[in-house]
Amino acid sequence: MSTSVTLQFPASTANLGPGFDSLGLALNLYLTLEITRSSDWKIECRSPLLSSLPTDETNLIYQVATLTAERYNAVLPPLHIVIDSEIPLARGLGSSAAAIAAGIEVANYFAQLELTLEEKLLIGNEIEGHPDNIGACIFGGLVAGVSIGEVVEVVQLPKPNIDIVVTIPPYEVKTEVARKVLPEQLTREEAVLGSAVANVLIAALLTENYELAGKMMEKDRFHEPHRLPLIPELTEARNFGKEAGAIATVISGAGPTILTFAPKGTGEYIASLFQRRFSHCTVKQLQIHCNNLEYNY
Ligand SMILES: Nc1ncnc2c1ncn2[C@@H]1O[C@H](COP(=O)(O)OP(=O)(O)OP(=O)(O)O)[C@@H](O)[C@H]1O
Ligand SMILES: N[C@@H](CCO)C(=O)O
Repeated sequence: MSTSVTLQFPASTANLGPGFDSLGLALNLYLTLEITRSSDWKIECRSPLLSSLPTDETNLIYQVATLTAERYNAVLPPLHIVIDSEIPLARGLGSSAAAIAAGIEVANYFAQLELTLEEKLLIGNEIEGHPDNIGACIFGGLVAGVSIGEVVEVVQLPKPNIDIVVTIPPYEVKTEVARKVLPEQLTREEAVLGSAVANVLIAALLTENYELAGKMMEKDRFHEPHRLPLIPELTEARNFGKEAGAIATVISGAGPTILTFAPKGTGEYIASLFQRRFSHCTVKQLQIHCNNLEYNY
């Protein structure tokens, strides 16, 4: 084990429309940590995207790292951590899941825990509360996950052969706030429809029927209809995407980022159209991040 290490953690999008708290897809924006053993704890944030983050013991990465070490009765030495990130905070691109995965990995490395991917997932799911973003961040690619009591299952699905465009509004939507607008209960009819739509979405992705997948992506019943008022750009972006030839346009995670699936080879063109139309937003074409967090130290 070296006294310093650089670790990276991917962004992720969750839900894909349907698949609330269950589907996640890892993306190629990264949280990067440069970590060195030190005489005292010191946390620094390098990216302007992180300017609002605390650098004391309330920092999420620090909290998760100490909690993970404590869980295994291990000692975490004082560290100097420099945090850099391309993942904007509270935008629905899994910044908190990346930070949680980072905290777990810091403990894994410096307290020599030798955690498996499944053990990292269990801890991450406990903290995040659902396995979609954290599952994608730890396993990479497209995942379907479920958390039942103490058990968490995550299955990695084949990488969809599509292009991905994200439209990131300039405002934050905290996940906590976006979950409060969701109804406590759904009628049986709504729940059955929501589950059926998610099942057909997965089947369509597995059979590479992206036209059908796109139809299902825009038919969620569990969260999208309730979160529409939080994201004023969404309805227009969905119609605009359709006219531009996109497969589907949905909320990324808890929002406000808008996720567009585009036919392979058209992402750059569709991103340029979205950037022109939604000029107050940051539009990026992203790739699927496929590696898992299995480090060989
Ligand atoms: N690199 C980081 N270091 C420390 N804390 C972080 C980091 N990134 C995110 N956080 C914490 O997570 C919060 C954002 O979490 P939130 O769940 O609201 O949004 P998100 O994870 O970006 O979006 P979503 O869960 O919808 O994908 C930040 O306000 C901050 O408290
Ligand atoms: N599935 C979560 C993702 C954000 O953490 C939600 O939509 O609230």
